[in-house]
Amino acid sequence: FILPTGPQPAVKLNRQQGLVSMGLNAELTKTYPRDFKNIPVGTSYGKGEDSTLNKEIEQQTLEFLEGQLSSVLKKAVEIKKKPLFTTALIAGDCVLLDGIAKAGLLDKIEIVFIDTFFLFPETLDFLREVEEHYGFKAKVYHCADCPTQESFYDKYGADYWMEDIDQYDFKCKVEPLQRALKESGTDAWINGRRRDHGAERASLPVWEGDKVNPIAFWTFEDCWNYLRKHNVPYHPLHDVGFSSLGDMQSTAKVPLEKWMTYAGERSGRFQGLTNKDGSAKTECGIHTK
Ligand SMILES: Nc1ncnc2c1ncn2[C@@H]1O[C@H](COP(=O)(O)OS(=O)(=O)O)[C@@H](OP(=O)(O)O)[C@H]1O
Repeated sequence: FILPTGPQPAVKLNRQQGLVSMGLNAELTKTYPRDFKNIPVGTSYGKGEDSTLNKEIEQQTLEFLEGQLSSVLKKAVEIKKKPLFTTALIAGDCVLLDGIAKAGLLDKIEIVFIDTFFLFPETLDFLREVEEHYGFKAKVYHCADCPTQESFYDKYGADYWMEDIDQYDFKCKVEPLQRALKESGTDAWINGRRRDHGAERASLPVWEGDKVNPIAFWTFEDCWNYLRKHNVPYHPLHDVGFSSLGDMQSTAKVPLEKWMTYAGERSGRFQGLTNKDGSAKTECGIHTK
């Protein structure tokens, strides 16, 4: 595993000017001047000719995947009645959002975001940032009987998730998402699940009934190669060591050398949480219930 040193060829990123001119939020950029140098690279390119050839292969792979992403998204819009994209704003979701924008489909795919009331504040800032950058407005859902985080804390307590993780997941994630899907009447739930997330997702197809997983076959490294190549805005907390992001209380940083390993991306998620049968939690149920 190699940490990139020096400027990355595909990215001419002028940290301040470059990011602001991308349309990113200038204030957030001052606090989090995102820099792809903080993101690990998983490939051992080798030296000399090997290195050149391996980088060529990597570019070809990415070009193929990009083309496939665009055609899957276009196909979804063509053959489905109500495509809907849920975004948790993590790296794969940034690929999808950029792909949707590049395919000119932002006005044809509804974008949904769930505020669990336990997200990192940076996640909410980042939502506003990408909305401004791409020019869309996400439909935000949250716990049905609490209009604000404050009212949730008053009613259930800030430690509710510790007391009953299943009820917490249901109230704050599963039910709001089910409501979003029901209200929209979607027949094509576009999301960023991938095979290399591991566990339940290892054999994921792209077309899965009323779910569409356009980047199912991408690796985490493919996602970062895409984000680098197109200088795509990504969640500011990736730069400080979080490979994936969910709720504050259950998301931990992941050592850089683990990011690109199989299932490594999500290894910092659901930290310390177990299912009722005692097994380690790998899903909140948003996709499995
Ligand atoms: N906050 C929020 N808002 C909108 N949509 C969300 C949210 N959290 C999860 N998801 C959607 O659920 C997909 C699975 O994510 P996770 O398994 O990581 O969810 S969870 O962490 O278990 O809650 C996830 O897949 P990705 O697209 O890969 O992020 C999303 O489609």
